[in-house]
Formats: sequence, structure tokens, C-alpha cells
Amino acid sequence: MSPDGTDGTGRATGDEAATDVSLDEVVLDEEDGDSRGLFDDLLSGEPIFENKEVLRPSYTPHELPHRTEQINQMATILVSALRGETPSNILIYGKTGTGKTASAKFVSQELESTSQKYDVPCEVEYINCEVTDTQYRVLAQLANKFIEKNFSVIEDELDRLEDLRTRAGDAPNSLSDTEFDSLDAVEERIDQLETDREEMETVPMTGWPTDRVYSTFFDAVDYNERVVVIMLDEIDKLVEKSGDDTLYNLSRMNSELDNSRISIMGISNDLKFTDFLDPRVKSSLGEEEIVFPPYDANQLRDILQHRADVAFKDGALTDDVIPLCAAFAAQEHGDARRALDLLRTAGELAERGQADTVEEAHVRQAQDKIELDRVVEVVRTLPTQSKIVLFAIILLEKNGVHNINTGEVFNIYKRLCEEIDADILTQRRVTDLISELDMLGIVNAVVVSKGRYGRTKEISLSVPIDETEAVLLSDSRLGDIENAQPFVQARFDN
Ligand SMILES: Nc1ncnc2c1ncn2[C@@H]1O[C@H](COP(=O)(O)OP(=O)(O)OP(=O)(O)O)[C@@H](O)[C@H]1O
Repeated sequence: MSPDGTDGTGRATGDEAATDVSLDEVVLDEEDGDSRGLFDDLLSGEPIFENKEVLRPSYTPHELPHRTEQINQMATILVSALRGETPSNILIYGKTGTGKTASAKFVSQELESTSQKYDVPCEVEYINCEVTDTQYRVLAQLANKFIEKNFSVIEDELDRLEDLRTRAGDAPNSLSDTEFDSLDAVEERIDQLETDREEMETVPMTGWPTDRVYSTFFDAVDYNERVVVIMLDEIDKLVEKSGDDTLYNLSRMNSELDNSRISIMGISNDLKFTDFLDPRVKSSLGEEEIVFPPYDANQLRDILQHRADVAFKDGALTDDVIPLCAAFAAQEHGDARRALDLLRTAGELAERGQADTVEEAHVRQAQDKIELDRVVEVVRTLPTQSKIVLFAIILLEKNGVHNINTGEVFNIYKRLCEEIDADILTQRRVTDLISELDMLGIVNAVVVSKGRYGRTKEISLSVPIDETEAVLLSDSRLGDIENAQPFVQARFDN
């Protein structure tokens, strides 16, 4: 018998079948269309959601309350593209969750659909620089998008010309109201397009010299007459990772392009990134700046209400749910993403608890859950040394030490390092690591004056102790600490 209790073919053997559900039974059940009710209970509750997708970050809303001013500002600048002129470059900035991406995408969709309506060649290309974060990748992605578009333009044009060639072969005067004066001219154009199609080579994701990628992109974009708006979301990540070469190259392209024009729309959470730009790039990119201020609680309430009307069944929310989600998110920094997450999570918790309505308590639970998820993620990704420092603080707290000072943390830290064979940093470095943990909101470190004994830091944990400890111990290195109790005891013995 194989170790999983089957006969090696995946079938349960006789003994197992007598006690467990055998595969034959399962198959029979399926044939009968009969189930064992695993999902029935879960489905039986009156569902709270009408359409949960509307609350997910991937959903692009059709309406963006409280962003009319910013949307109009963008539209006023970009309308030049519909007149065949080059719009000024735009830099959009504001804190996370203030609707920058959603508004910019909304405006681009409008721009593209209006350009189709009036048959003006205008295109928007969106790039998320958190993912596409080097000059090579940005240029390659753009080049390939335009090559793909050029291919389809060429295909359409070839279809039209081949049709024309057939008609002109039968009746030569069918060329009279076209741009061609003879069948030869049509043939010549067909040849030209076929050569273009053969010569267009897509850029591989690595391996070419950057100047070749750049010139391929340049040729692809200039192949047709058009105005192109390049949306660089999280533009600060691109600059941080690979400097300002991409922006420099893109911003000087217009003087060399013959047929097309490009305009850049940069989106960032962090305005400081412009300090790292070459002054020419900085002034070109920031021709127009649009600020997205944080939402206040009332605005967040409107945003949530619009979404909730579609997302939830009628009467599924008690009156205080939306105001509470809005208030929590406004405290953060006016983040609509956080507000929507809270509302969705509260709904999910209510659904899981088979409640009929979402209540205030679900929102509070959701707030704790989101906060805990954040803490777990931050702690999990800390460097090992910071994890050891944090573990030392946890051990002290668990042993009832209050107002922990840096010296105490350092002593325990040293012993932990010895135990797991890690390098021991200086007390000064450990103090820095404590300040970093403070900035991340994991510990709270306040400087207190001890009169003539100078000043010291008093440290306390700001996150739930058991969950944080569990995350730390899931790290394979820290997991080696079998029994940490003696270290803390030793502190009292010294
Ligand atoms: N005015 C609004 N109306 C409706 N939904 C909004 C509004 N503003 C933001 N949202 C929603 O909030 C979420 C976050 O918005 P968005 O991604 O546009 O923020 P952002 O400012 O680009 O944030 P980040 O800088 O973190 O990318 C999205 O789900 C978006 O649909």
C-alpha cells in the first residue's frame, strides 16, 4: 500500500474504504448529483453582498465623487491632444489612496473614447513603474505596445489595398477618388507595407543594448501620426531604482519625432523624488502639477455610500457602519483604499459569522484584522537583526518588565545573538534599529529625562504580543531559540 493509504492508483484500499469515504462512493455521489452538504450551510444564510467585486481595488469606478476639480484640471490640459497638439506634461501627486490612479485612468478612458469619436489619433499608455522599474523595461514595454498597434494598422491597410487592387484590376477608374493614380502605385504601397511589417521586430525582455531598445521604441511610435500620453504610475519607484535617464530620454523626444508627439503624465505618492531629477527633467516633467489632497471623513462617507449601494444587498448595512469606516480611514490619512478595505472586510466578517446585517462590531473587528495583517507583513519582512531586537523587547515585556530601556534590550539582544550565532551589533546600532521599529509603529520609544542621570529611552511594544512573537518564531533562524526564559532571568540575577 502506498503511504497515503491508497493502493498506489489513487483508489482507497478495502480497509480504508470501510471506515473512510471511499473514492467509489464519492464518484457515485457525484453521479447522483448529490453532495454531502459541505457548502450548503455556508450558502444558506441570506447573502450580504450583492456584488463584492465593486469593493475590490481592481474595480475602476465610473464615478469619482470629490475629484471633479482634479479631473477637470487634467482634462483641460489633455484636450490639446484632441486638437492634434502636444499637451503639457503633468505631474500628479498626493498620499496613497487619494484617487490618483483611478482619476487618471478615468480621464484616459474618456480621452481615448473621444478621440475615436472624432477620429483623432490619440492614445494613452499606462505603465506601473513599481513593476516595470528600469529604463530597459519601460522602453521595451512601450516599444512592443506600439509595434503591436502598428501591426494591426498595417494589416487593416493591407486588407484595404488588396481589395482596391482587385477592384482596380477589373475597373481602373475605381482609383479615381483614392490617393493612388495608378495600379503600380497601389502595388508599391503594398510592397512598402509588407517590408515594414517584416522589419518590425519586437524587443525581447532582456538582452539588447539600451540604445537599440530606445531607437526601436522611437521608430515604432513615430510610424504613424498620433499624440501619445504616457502614464507613469509610481514614477518615484522608477527614479529610485534606475535614476532619471528614462524621463530624460522621453522628455526630449518631441524635438526629434516627425509624425507623433508624446506627453508624460507622472503619478507619485512622494513629491520629494523630484529632488533627485536633473533640473531640465524636473522642469519639463512638472510643467503642470496637480495635487490630490487627502479625503476627510465626510468625503470618504460619500465615496463609500456610492460603492455600498451597488456592493451590498438593501438593508445589509446598519446606519453606523459607513460613518465608522470613514472615520477610521480619515484618521489614517484620508485613504479611500483603506476605507473600502474596511467596508469589504467588515462585510466578509459578518458573512462568515452568518449575521444578517453588518454592524459596528464587524467594522471594529475588520479594523483590528487589517491592522494585524499589516503588522504581520511588516514584522515578517524585517531584517534578521531587527527581528532579534524586537524579540528581546517582547521577552522583556512578557516577563513583566515595564519602561524598558535600551541597555536592557541590548543585554538580552546580545544573549540571543550568541544563542543563534548571529553577529552582535554595537549598542549604538541597536539603538538605531529601535528607532526604526518606532518609525514603523511596532514599538513606541519615548525619550525621558532622568534628571542628573541624563536621558534614556523608554520602550514599549505597540503591537499584539502573541501574534508578533509567533511571526518572529516562524523565521527559521529565530525559531532555533528553544527556550528564551533563562536570558531574561539572567538579567535579574546580574
Ligand atoms: N473619489 C473616489 N470615488 C470612488 N472611489 C475612489 C475615489 N478615490 C479613490 N477611490 C478608490 O480608492 C482606491 C484607491 O484609489 P487609487 O488607486 O486611485 O489611489 P492612489 O492615489 O493612486 O493610491 P496609490 O498612490 O497608493 O496608488 C481605488 O479602489 C479607487 O477606486
